[in-house]
Amino acid sequence: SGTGNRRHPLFFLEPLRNWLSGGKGGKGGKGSRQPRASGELQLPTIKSSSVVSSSSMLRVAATSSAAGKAALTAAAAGGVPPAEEPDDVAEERARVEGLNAYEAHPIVVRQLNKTYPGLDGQPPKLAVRTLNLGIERGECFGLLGPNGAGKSTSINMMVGLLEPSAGTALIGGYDITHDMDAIYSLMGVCPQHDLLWETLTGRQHLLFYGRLKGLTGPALEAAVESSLRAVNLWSGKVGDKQARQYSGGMKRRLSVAISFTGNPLVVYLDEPSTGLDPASRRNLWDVVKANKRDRAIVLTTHSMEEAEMLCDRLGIFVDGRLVCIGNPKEITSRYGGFLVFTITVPAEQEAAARQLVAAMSPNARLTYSVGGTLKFELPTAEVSLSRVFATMAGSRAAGLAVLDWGVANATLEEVFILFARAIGAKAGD
Ligand SMILES: Nc1ncnc2c1ncn2[C@@H]1O[C@H](COP(=O)(O)OP(=O)(O)OP(=O)(O)O)[C@@H](O)[C@H]1O
Repeated sequence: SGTGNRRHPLFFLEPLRNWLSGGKGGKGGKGSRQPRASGELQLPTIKSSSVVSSSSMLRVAATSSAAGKAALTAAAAGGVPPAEEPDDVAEERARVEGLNAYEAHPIVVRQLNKTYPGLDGQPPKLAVRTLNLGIERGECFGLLGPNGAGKSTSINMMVGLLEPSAGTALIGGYDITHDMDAIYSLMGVCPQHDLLWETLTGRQHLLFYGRLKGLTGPALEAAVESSLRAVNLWSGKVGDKQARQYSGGMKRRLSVAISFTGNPLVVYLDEPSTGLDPASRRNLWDVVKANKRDRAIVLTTHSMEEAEMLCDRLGIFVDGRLVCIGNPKEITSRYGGFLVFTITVPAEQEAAARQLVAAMSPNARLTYSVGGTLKFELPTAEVSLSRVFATMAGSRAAGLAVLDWGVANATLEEVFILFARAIGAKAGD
């Protein structure tokens, strides 16, 4: 590399990038796992490649022929050598391999893969690659990832809307590849887009789904009343109005109530709070928290605030693979090895401000620059908070007219963007 001994501050992401390059036969030829030539990581912008609504309620066949299916399965099983996995992902795989206590782990995902057939001469799309995951009772697991990362495909396999190309998942001990009928009665789903009948009331929806779950008589009435109360659709007899009269927030709350009807062992919540105002979101979060006990919840979200608020553990998905897994605080402290530093100066002093930051932190990375406002990531390995304060105290003497500045620890959102930006370019094939 032409960069000498200097390591890029985000050097820890390089093995992940190589790992992602490895499974797909990219520029280096089929199956190539060659590391990138440069020691400096290029940080590409994230690509949004999802073109398919994750709310699709159609079961999509893996392929139309047995031979095609075998080819897709083989492609999917092309897999990843465990040695190249990130440590936390490898630990989860090892944990899942040894799991047989399905009572305690309602969701056990083993080597799950999904490859979509290529359309119009395009190569097959490896949407989920070798996912291993064990989710405990009482745990809410968050699937995070940029658009097109494979979150909905993973959930759609678990709820029986899609057939896996390889691997399987055990839900309450039942196998998704041949026991879906048993699994349907154990699960509740809140899809990304509300699937409600406009002419039915909230109460009628809950009665309908309660009966599907086997509830009858007083038990059914009691379950419906407690659901309506839990999601604030009880007072003012709102639950007796037709769904077409509901606001977006009320519809979303009804969808979440439906997913918890009948006390299911597992619940899937696909972006539950999308489109809600802040008060409705908080109310919905309270509902989810109050219903966590005794069941496993899988939640997808693009809101880091929601992930931190609700999830006991998170998995960040990029290009069909888990690239990190852990609880939100752990992930932030493990990967957030940088301070976020912002400074605003008159536009003509931008160059001087950059020099000041470079002197304070030679590996600082500029992430934003508009009209005199600059934002940097400063690796904590080379700069402390006290150094930042000392530098800024001397900035006037250095001739800078600083209009504003600030420094903060990295947040989960910044760590997420870091992963998506550094690795996400591989997703855009
Ligand atoms: N039926 C399909 N046929 C071919 N490719 C598909 C199909 N469904 C999804 N894909 C592709 O598989 C990849 C994963 O898509 P998926 O919808 O699972 O991502 P996601 O993480 O849920 O995205 P979003 O956050 O936008 O919902 C994407 O590249 C998508 O374009």
